[in-house]
Amino acid sequence: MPLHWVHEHHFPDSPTLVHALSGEIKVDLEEAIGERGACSLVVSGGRTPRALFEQLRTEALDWTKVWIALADERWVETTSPDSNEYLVRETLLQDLAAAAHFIGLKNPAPKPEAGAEWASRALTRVPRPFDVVVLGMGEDGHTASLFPGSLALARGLDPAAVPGCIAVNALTAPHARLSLNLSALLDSRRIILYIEGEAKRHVYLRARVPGTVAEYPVRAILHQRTVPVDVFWAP
Ligand SMILES: O=C1O[C@H](COP(=O)(O)O)[C@@H](O)[C@H](O)[C@H]1O
Repeated sequence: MPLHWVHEHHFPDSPTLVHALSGEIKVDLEEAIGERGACSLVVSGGRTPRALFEQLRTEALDWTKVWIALADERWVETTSPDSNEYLVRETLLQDLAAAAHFIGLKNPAPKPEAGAEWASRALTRVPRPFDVVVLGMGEDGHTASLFPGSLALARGLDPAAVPGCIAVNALTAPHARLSLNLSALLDSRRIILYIEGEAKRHVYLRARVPGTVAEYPVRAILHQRTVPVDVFWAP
C-alpha cells in the first residue's frame, strides 16, 4: 500500500540512525535559520529519543535562534523523571544547545484542562509552521499523547480544530497528559516519526494500512497529505 507522502529510512542499528537523523535535523534547522532568521523544533519524550537528543546537542548550530517545544507532556512536576521536559532539559538543552529557547507544556495551572489553555498560549511564541516535528509512537499506536480509547481523541484529531494543546486522560497511559492536537502537529514543514524495535515496526505496518484513527491514532499522521513524513526505524 504506497503512501506517497511518507518516506521510510531503515538503519542497521540505533547509533547509525541517531547519527543520520541528528545530521538531517541540523541541516533543516540551519536552512530555516538562513531563510527566516529563526527556527523551531518540536520533540517527543519517552525512552526512544534520549540518544538522539544527546547527539543533537553537539551539532554546530546557532542555538540562540532555535526554539524547542514538546509534542506532549505528562502532568507531573518537571523535576520528575517521568516528565518529558525533564528529559529534554537533561539530555538536549546542554552543551551548545543550552542556548536554545525552550517552551515547555507543564505549567502552574491547577488541572490539565486549564493547563492546556495556558500551554496553547505559550506555544504561540514558537515560530510556525514548525520546521521539524519529531514524533514517537507507542506499541498501542499512540503518537504525541493521542491515545487510542481516550475520550479526548476525537477532539485531538479534529482537523478543523484550532492548533493548540489538549488535556488527555487515557486509562492506558500513566499520568494525565497534555498533547498538541493534530492541527498543531500538522502546522509544520516536516514530520519525522522515529521508532525503534520490531514490535513498533509491526504496529507501524498495520497503521500504514487505511483504517480507523481510533485504532491507531498515528494513522492520522501517516494518511494526511499536508506535511511530508519521514519514518526513521532501526531494530
Ligand atoms: O508516552 C509517551 O510515549 C511516546 C513513545 O514513547 P517511547 O518511550 O515508547 O519512546 C512518546 O513519543 C511520547 O512523547 C511520550 O509522552
